[in-house]
Amino acid sequence: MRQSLLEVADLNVSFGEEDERHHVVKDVGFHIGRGECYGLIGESGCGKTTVLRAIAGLNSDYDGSILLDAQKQPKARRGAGFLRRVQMVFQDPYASLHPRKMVEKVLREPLQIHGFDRQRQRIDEVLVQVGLDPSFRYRYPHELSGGQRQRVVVARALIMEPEILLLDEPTSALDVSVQAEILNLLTRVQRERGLTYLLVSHDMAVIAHVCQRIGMMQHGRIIEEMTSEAVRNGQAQEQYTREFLDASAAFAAALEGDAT
Ligand SMILES: Nc1ncnc2c1ncn2[C@@H]1O[C@H](COP(=O)(O)OP(=O)(O)OP(=O)(O)O)[C@@H](O)[C@H]1O
Repeated sequence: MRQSLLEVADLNVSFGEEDERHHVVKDVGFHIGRGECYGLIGESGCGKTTVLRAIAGLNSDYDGSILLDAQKQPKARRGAGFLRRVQMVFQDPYASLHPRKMVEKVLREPLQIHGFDRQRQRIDEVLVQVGLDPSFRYRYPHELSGGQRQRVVVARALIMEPEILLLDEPTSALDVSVQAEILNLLTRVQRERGLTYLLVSHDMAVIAHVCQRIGMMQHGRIIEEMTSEAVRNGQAQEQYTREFLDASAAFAAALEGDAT
């Protein structure tokens, strides 16, 4: 087996104090090879975002191990190294862009902080890569559509030349018609750059579109790992997973029915 680029082992996360303590992530473990796309799926509240936040270093109050290239990461992610290698894309492009920052500034700031050269050229290149004309650098977030904003958010992550993107429901705040555009952008960029993805979603169609392997979460645990092919063929082992897949298919069919 090829060596994992990202490995999570025995991850446990709890919130609250004493009697109010709530064990949200329970013994979660998985590994992702370089260039692979791994999806975590489960219903709202099952702990998906909490897993991503622990990996990203946004919550250092966890037990367990997070390894990058077999190196265990300190809980407080010190130094710029980790941030350059692992970038996160959040669910809501409206919330994740500062309303008074022009696209130019959004993209230039990380370059300045990390001392990149050729800054103007890098901004032009990344805008083109996410399907925006370089003139978009002079726009403010309110001058962009939801899909264009999410493209800028993806550009901000890519401009750091990371190896891994942590994607938290990257399309769920977007209109259905725009969701496919952003998913196609993510799969294209993944191929072009050889990126590794960890994608979190409650939507099996989104996960199966992007990911090769999928972890099904329920109540804070990964109860089953599947390939996307097994998902497409309805080959889940666990009853819960089968019900989840059936519900996703029924929901997709209902949406298609609404659209006609
Ligand atoms: N900072 C926090 N303090 C207290 N409880 C939290 C905190 N963050 C998350 N939780 C709780 O942990 C549980 C899991 O939340 P999480 O956001 O990880 O779920 P999720 O599967 O990503 O759901 P969703 O898709 O709705 O975001 C929920 O019950 C949530 O209320």
